[in-house]
Amino acid sequence: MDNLTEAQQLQQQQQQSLQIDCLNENTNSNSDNKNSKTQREQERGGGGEKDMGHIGGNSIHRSSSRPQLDLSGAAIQGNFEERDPTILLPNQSDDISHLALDIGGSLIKLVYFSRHEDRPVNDRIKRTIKERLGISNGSRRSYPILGGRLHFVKFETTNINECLDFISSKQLHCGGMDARLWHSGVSNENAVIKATGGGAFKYADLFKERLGVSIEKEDEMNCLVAGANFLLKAIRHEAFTHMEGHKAFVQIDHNDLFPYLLVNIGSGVSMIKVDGDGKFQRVSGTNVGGGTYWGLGRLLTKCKSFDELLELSQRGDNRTIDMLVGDIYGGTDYSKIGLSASTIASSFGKAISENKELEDYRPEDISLSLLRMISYNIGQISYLNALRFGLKRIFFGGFFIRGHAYTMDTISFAVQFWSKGAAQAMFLRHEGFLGALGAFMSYEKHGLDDLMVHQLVERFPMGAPYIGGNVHGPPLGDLNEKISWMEKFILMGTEITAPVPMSPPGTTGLGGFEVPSSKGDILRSDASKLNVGVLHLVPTLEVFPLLADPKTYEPNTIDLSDPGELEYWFTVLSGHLPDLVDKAVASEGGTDDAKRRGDAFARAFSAHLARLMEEPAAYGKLGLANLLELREECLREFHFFDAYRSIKQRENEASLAVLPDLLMEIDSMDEETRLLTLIEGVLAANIFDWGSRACVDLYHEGTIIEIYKMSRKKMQRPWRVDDFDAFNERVLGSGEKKPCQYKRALLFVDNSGADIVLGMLPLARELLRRGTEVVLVANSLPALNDVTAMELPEIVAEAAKHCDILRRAAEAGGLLVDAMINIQDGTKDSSSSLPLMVVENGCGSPCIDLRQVSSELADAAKDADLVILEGMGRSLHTNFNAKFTCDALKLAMVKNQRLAEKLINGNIYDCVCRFEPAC
Ligand SMILES: Nc1ncnc2c1ncn2[C@@H]1O[C@H](COP(=O)(O)OP(=O)(O)O)[C@@H](O)[C@H]1O
Ligand SMILES: CC(C)(COP(=O)(O)O)[C@@H](O)C(=O)NCCC(=O)O
Ligand SMILES: [Mn+2]
Repeated sequence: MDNLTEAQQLQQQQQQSLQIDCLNENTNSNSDNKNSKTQREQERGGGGEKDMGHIGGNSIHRSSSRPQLDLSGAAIQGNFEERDPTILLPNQSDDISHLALDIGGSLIKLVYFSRHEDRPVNDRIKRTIKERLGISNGSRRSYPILGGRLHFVKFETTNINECLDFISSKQLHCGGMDARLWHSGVSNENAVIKATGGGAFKYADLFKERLGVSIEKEDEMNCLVAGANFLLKAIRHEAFTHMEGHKAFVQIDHNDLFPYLLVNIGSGVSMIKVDGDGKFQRVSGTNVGGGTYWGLGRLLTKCKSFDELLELSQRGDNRTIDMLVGDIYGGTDYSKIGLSASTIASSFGKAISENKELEDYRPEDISLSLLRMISYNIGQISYLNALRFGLKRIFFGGFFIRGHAYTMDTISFAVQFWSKGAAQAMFLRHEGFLGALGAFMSYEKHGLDDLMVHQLVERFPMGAPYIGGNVHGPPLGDLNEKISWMEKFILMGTEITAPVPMSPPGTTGLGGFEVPSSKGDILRSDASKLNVGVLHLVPTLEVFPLLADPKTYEPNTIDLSDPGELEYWFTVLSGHLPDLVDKAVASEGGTDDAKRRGDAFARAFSAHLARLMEEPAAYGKLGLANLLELREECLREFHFFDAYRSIKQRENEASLAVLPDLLMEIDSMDEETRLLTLIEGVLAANIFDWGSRACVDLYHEGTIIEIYKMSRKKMQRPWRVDDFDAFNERVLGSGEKKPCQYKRALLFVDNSGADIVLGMLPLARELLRRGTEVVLVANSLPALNDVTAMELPEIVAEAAKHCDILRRAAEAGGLLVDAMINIQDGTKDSSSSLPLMVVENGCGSPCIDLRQVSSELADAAKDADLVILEGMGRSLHTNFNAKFTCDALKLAMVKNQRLAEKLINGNIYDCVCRFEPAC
């Protein structure tokens, strides 16, 4: 590091020239016309500006949810004179989407699937890496399921025309048929839609008339069971308990799911004993259900909507209308049989003894009395049926529940009370969509029932309030509509952005018979009800094979169900927002369009944060990793595909310029000093993190190289967590102990710039030199300033210009283009060098959930005996407690004071070097 002054000069020159480049970019972007810009965005598909010969970038799909048609080779079939001739699409190989419906007495539930097109990958690089990893084409997995997304929408049955318009506007009815029969005029003689519920019979003709499609009817009970079984097996945080205002997710063991009682509370109620897939019996039901509450409630209160009725109940006091035990017993308990004075003896019972008319009762009180009457009754009958068949678990579905805390508490109380705690009530996040999902599963060809939990990723795009709730206005077709929608919400006021508290903990109070003590006087409207997201089906995702115990693995170190933690991280992420928006807008040339998208992004992300503050479990179990990923997803939703692009480029160049000096310095050291210097270098360079407030403030105080130098200087051992000696002994041996010759190391890399170039690459080089194959594992999609798998080959190629070890390894790993041509020609023998490879990890977040990684990474892991996780996101926020079946090294600088205090009892900028030998 002696030549730093020279290097600094070089860096300054580079920064100057970069500034000029940026100016040019701005000018160009400004002069772009809007259409060509949009087209460019689509072509770019979320990646960097130029294709750097990436090997991946495909496990996460970025296309919009619109069905993609392959129109190449399209030809008119038959008579050209016809008004709507059939168009043949010979290259449209698969169905483009599916749609299934559950048309109930009250609501129409719609589940539809949209395929995302598979973008072509750089096959050549991918093939070489696969050869290197020993994956022959013969042993390639076959994925029976198509990648795509499942969307959930509901409409009121009385508004069936809105539903038909929705289907028609999205062309959903065209997907379920053979695409060869697709008509230009969208008339679908042979198209069939699967549907269940009574409306499948009642409205079949209307569907034929309006959409030209036939309804194929599926048995309702069959569908409910298929939907529930699918959800309980495939979705990680589907089921939860809800007691006294407290929601807790339940981890269902797939091998111990059956038997259970399924209670579907729709207009009426069905109780089904489920013994297995397709094995069930409808054992009971009751006609006192959701329709009763809504119907009677409407008559008695004159409410205009179900939500209004439910909202009223939150301000009600049922004691004015219900006859309580105390009313009969002169204010005392009937303790002999265990009834307290506040127990409801007779719902609506007071109405008989008083000389009052309907108008004399508050609608609020009527609504609450009715809600409690019906919920207790259902809870009680459910328990009796569970008892009849010896069932311990009862799952409640149907839209009567509507995610309403008080309803769930009441049902739970009834089950708990009557079973004396022996049976448990559980609820489902996709409560009302069981039947529709089941109908969807009945399409034979998509093989959805084979899906495993790790192949599903649930996302909550801002389309979700509209997708998960009632449809207000026309469908949000494109980005522009989505942005206007965000803008409208702000104009309309607080509906989505402001947290509206639902019933707080302790809703049912003592014994579940008290008045709900809800603070919030408005029920969150369906339009902002985001707890059903879009399910992304990604068949290529796998569980990381080196996890010691995937069943108990929990990626998050920080659990945000702790209100203190949630508030802290909420404040941190809100604080980052203005700066992030600036970066994002600048990355898109600072155009007016980018500014508008930036605003919409900020609103959308703030709305998510507000929603989660209000109800942390709304999107399933919430950890810090989910919040950080949500931010990245939200950026992508508003078409910011790489907000830190220019920062990354600038830092890569500056770091590459000083790499030769660093390598020279390292090479002059003896083995032991070298290893320590390299680990120190990784920790020091991890300071380049644009996701940390403290670090970003630091960057105002010096150039990258100055900060890097300062950071290295401050490296004082022992680090706060310091297992270096153990690692050193493992690698170099000591006394009796022989050095360990690792066969293959997986290096989970973090940031661009100094972090990768001056930290991780030199470490990789040392491992190669010591006879270890190295696989650099990087993000599939950009997140903050993290380096991506797509960007790495070019960085490695640049570094390889200065280093023979890296060059030969990169050639052997197929990372250098000329070398690949040689390998393919068979003219070059690269077997003399161990390969340096790059694989994508399957994610686009600063953290990593090792239950869902790319199939390439899973393949690469099979022969690996060392895992190195680098950075705060990958080794502290997530995986700090993860155990592996091979040796693991976790390296990070802690760039947040609170985390340092909590996790390692230390301070900001302390370092973690945790070595965990194979377990
Ligand atoms: N927006 C809504 N409009 C009407 N009913 C609703 C609404 N949200 C929840 N509900 C409740 O959900 C019940 C319908 O539940 P659902 O599972 O869809 O059954 P069904 O298939 O019989 O329509 C209604 O009777 C009512 O109690
Ligand atoms: C987003 C990050 C996890 C990235 O850290 P990295 O993995 O790059 O070390 C980290 O910067 C972070 O937790 N930031 C938020 C906390 C803060 O600003 O202090
Ligand atoms: Mn990072």
